[in-house]
Amino acid sequence: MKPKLPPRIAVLLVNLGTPDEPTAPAVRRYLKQFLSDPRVIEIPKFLWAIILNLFVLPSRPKRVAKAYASIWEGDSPIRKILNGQVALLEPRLADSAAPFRVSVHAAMSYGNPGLPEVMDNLRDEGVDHFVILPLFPQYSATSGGAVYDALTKWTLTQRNLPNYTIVKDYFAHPLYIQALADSIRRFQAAHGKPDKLMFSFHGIPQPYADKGDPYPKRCKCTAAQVAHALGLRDDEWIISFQSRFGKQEWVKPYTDVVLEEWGQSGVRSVQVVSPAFSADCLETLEELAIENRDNFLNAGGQEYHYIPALNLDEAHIDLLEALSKPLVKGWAGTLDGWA
Ligand SMILES: C=CC1=C(C)c2cc3[nH]c(cc4nc(cc5[nH]c(cc1n2)c(C)c5CCC(=O)O)C(CCC(=O)O)=C4C)c(C)c3C=C
Ligand SMILES: [Fe+2]
Ligand SMILES: [Fe+2]
Repeated sequence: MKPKLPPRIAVLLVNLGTPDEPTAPAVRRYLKQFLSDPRVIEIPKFLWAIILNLFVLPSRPKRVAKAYASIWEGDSPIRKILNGQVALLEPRLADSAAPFRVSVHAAMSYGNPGLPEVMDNLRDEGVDHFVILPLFPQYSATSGGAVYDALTKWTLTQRNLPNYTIVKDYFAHPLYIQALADSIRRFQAAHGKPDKLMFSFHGIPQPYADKGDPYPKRCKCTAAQVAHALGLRDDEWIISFQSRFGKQEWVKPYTDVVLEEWGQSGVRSVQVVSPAFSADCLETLEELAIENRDNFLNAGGQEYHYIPALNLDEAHIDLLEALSKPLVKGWAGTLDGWA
């Protein structure tokens, strides 16, 4: 006997997560979940629980909540943009697997909407085939790896498992490189060319890279390909890493240090693009567009611009479509005998 309705296929766009509100208690809840993930913090569990609960969570949320409040737009930008990406991608996929219905959904590794809850709801609605697309262009165990973990933890709670496939990353996908190069070209058509173009990526601790996390190499590959597409000379661009957390060494060079050195050494104008972020968020709108701008100008720089993330750019949605549609069609192919 066949089920009454055609099976449904769901695509999940997954980003990191964000607090529910720009308040200290909400930021504390979010940071507690995020920073308790052993993929993110590799300090022995017991020791880290003491540091987290005695030193980090009592003070950091107050300061970080203020930073969130300065960029909040009725919701956190990263969640707002993720919802927009979902709304733009869904019509691109809706008819790609007829007679099977395809829907697109937002999910977060930490905070809301949480990945396990989204999976639960879609299973209740009868979805048995998933395409999971983490929006981390350069895989790191600390970002994309955490999405695999969240799924695996969720599967442990289930008896009747669905079909699913995950896109690991897309750091050198031609549509990604082209979307970044075009967005930089468009920005420079409006604002002119700077002395230096900085590709500032979210960092990871250096020991994680030493143990084999491929993220820094993937960042270098993305930046080099975009610089090549733009026809830049080697002295016109640089790659750097931002968003340090804690006292250990992170991958270098550090964005804030380079900007300060540039300001002091006579570099007049800088544009910063941050390709690791598929949506603008605290780390771009506050750390890059405000904090690091001040660093550069206070050190003697004259002109500083942050180039927005790909967000809802049409070329970005083209990329998300190219990454997900073949997999949706693939699942539909396995259902051929259904109709
Ligand atoms: C050891 C700590 C951290 C690692 C490793 C890390 C990796 C990592 N993070 C992102 C993307 C984002 N991170 C964001 C915020 C953020 N990141 C950390 C720490 C680590 N990240 C913290 C503590 C925070 C919260 C803010 C703060 O307290 O300073 C965000 C922004 C979320 C938002 O709400 O806007 C993103 C996005 C990647 C891609 C990555 C590894 C490559
Ligand atoms: Fe982070
Ligand atoms: Fe930051």
